[in-house]
Amino acid sequence: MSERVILFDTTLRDGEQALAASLSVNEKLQIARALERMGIDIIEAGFPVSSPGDFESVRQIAATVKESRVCALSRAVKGDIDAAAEALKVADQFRIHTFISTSDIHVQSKLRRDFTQVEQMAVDAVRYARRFTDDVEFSCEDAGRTPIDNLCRMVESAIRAGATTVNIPDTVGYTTPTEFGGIIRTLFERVPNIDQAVISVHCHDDLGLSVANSIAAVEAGARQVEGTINGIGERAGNAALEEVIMILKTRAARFGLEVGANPQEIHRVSQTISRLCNMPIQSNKAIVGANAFSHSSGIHQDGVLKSQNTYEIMTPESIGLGRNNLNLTSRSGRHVIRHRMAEMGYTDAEYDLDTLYQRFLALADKKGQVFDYDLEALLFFENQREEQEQYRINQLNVQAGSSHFATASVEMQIGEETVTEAATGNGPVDSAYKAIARATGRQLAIKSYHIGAEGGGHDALGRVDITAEYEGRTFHGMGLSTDIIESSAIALIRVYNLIHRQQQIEKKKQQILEEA
Ligand SMILES: CC(=O)SCCNC(=O)CCNC(=O)[C@H](O)C(C)(C)COP(=O)(O)OP(=O)(O)OC[C@H]1O[C@@H](n2cnc3c(N)ncnc32)[C@H](O)[C@@H]1OP(=O)(O)O
Ligand SMILES: CC(C)C(=O)C(=O)O
Repeated sequence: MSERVILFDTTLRDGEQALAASLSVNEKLQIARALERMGIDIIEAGFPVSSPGDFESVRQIAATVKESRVCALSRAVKGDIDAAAEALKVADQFRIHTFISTSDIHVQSKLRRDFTQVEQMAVDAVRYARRFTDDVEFSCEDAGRTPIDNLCRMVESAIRAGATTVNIPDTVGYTTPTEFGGIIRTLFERVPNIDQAVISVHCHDDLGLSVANSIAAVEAGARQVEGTINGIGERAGNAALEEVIMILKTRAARFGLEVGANPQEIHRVSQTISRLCNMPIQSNKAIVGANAFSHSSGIHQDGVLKSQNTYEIMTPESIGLGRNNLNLTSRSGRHVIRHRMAEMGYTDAEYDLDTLYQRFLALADKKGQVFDYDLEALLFFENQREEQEQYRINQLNVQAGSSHFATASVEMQIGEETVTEAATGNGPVDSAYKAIARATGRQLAIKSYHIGAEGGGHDALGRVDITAEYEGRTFHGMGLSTDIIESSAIALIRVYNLIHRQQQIEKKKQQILEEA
């Protein structure tokens, strides 16, 4: 039996730290389910003490996810650990992850303590976390810049206190692969109790070396790699887990290490996260970029036609990019939709065939042929729907032309009430947004507005991403439709619903505090 590398995904914690707008509970659940389905071992779901929304999403993920172990982050502070344990306790088994900085610069300038005090805080935190679970991870923040004697001392103390995983982060992406691999090797040589814990790594990409450093660490004996899908994360991001997975799979003969994740889920998970996080993927990104499997120049194309492996070290199918030869139109029936969804890797339990089929027909009537990415977009939207949406648009009509102000009229459902409003604006989107703002009675500050396309050609779906600010918080909304005015309205309504949900969560927390 070969050894195994544990995959620890922190898209919902470190990844989310990089987003302009935080994800809603429902969005985080969608991501957690996708990661679970992919076979990720540990999902870091959030930092519960940081906000009621984060607490609630960790709680719901811990209650939902069964196949992956759910983990939550805490400083080396009792209150943080209490919040993490409280949010996670609905799960049968869970991990508490506690951390503190170990580098001189962090210890002195940020924590304003000396190393011995910090070591004691780490030991106390690990011991305290062990009261709630026997799966405790401890991270030496800024390990990459920590004097090696102090790092060895901290790792030994954390293990003695009960840490079952010790994580060595290159928090600011400072090290090079030879250096970072050397740090891990030294720990194995010098820390006497090191075999009592799994050694993990968590690398940032400030110098573009996060994946290379993670792999160097694995070569030196690390057996857990932390990262995020698409490499999103604080500043330049984290190690892209899809790259780590494909390196260990494609070069299996070199490493001889097992990884549990199913690579055929990579494309889908990557797309879901890019959409929900409003983080487009650069086209030349390894593994998941749009060009990662396309061949442009004649000599390469000739080579691939003669034998695919002349220029492909892995196939698009290996990451779940399928090939489709069945045209889907409004004459297609439920069987072919189900067949196509199964080919794309969706099980029957993941969607309601009748609902999807009705939405498919409406789209096929508008655009003729429906492609895989359209089906994925329809399903994505179905999953986005909150159980009870406070705001819905019943009808939206917009008139615009080059010589007039644009005029929009809207009929909205707001809770039980039906509200009709109209407004003029300097363009169709502006007038629609003004009419919606009047109907809701709530003015938002739109901070960014981007139009793009899902798929290719003139009949691609128009995608609108907006970020909007309300009472000091930023929210992200996305809309997809054949009509970009409708996409714009859907994105805005999503934001209104997120604000409503956020207010409900705050209210619930207030009630709990008052009752306590
Ligand atoms: C490397 C990483 O990615 S670490 C994770 C980063 N993630 C986040 O910061 C999540 C979002 N953060 C938050 O919600 C808030 O910062 C909170 C709730 C965690 C703390 O908020 P506040 O209590 O207002 O403190 P604030 O963030 O301003 O300052 C951090 C404090 O924690 C201390 N601290 C920082 N890290 C640690 C740690 N690991 N253990 C103990 N104390 C720590 C700092 O020294 C500072 O303490 P001080 O007030 O005595 O100077
Ligand atoms: C909390 C730790 C693991 C972290 O995010 C970092 O050091 O980058």
